Amino acid sequence: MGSLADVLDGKIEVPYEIIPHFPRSTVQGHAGKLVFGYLSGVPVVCMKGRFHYYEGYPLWKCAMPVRVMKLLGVTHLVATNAAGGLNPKFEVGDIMLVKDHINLMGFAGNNPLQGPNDERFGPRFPPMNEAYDKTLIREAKRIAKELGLENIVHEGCYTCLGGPNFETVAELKMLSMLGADSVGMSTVHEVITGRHCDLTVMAFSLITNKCITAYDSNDNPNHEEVMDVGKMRQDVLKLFVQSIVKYIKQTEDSINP
Ligand SMILES: O=P(O)(O)O[C@@H]1C[C@H](O)[C@@H](CO)O1
Ligand code: HPA
Repeated sequence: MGSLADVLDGKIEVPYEIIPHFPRSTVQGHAGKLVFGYLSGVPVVCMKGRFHYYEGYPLWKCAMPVRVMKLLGVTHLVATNAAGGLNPKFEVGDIMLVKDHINLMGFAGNNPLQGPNDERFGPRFPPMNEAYDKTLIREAKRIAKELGLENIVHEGCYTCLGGPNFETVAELKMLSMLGADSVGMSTVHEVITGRHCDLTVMAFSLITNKCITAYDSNDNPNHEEVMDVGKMRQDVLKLFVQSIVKYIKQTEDSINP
């Protein structure tokens, strides 16, 4: 049992508090450590706890760990999130491979790349139409099939709101019309920052609850349910990520033997 970070070989845990200028995790269930180690022989770094706009950090600071990873030599970013399922076909516990996102906070002029551009990381105006690596999406679907997960793995568009409140019915109806399939409060700022510095990116949502789009529903989304579903699916997610990381390593080795 345990999260992916807990099962790394040769694990070294670095609490966020001892990393200069690093933000601190404030969310229940987010431990606040960078964990270095090997996953099936592949060197990786995991974040045990991520940063969200609703914690009070500006978006650039929320995404700062991605730049730290780039400087450490990381080449691929696999971002995972808990999200509400807006697509009615999605069930709680399903996985949605992110094929695109809607940067709603960006629409309002809030972007992690705002301010002077640091050319050492990337260009002023990075493209975002191919943010999510198509080969990784294709291979993740193949892996899902191999693992017998094809019925629970879908593809769709993620959108991130600032939070911390969950959405109103009217907001969800609007997001559905805009083409969003899952709704959360993270990932987009990390993906934008990762693509800016040329990381290869894939992301997926664990659907932890169904978005409530009917006024006559008596259900309420809540963080406890989000964490419970995360724990319930922990083993499947670990296996899925492990297989994806193995695939990435094999292709990298075949390109640079
Ligand atoms: O995976 P993330 O951190 O996006 O998790 C979602 C958004 C909020 O942090 C939390 C709400 O329950 O879950
Ligand atoms: N909305 C926003 N963020 C979320 C949700 C949701 O329904 N579930 C988990 N994170």
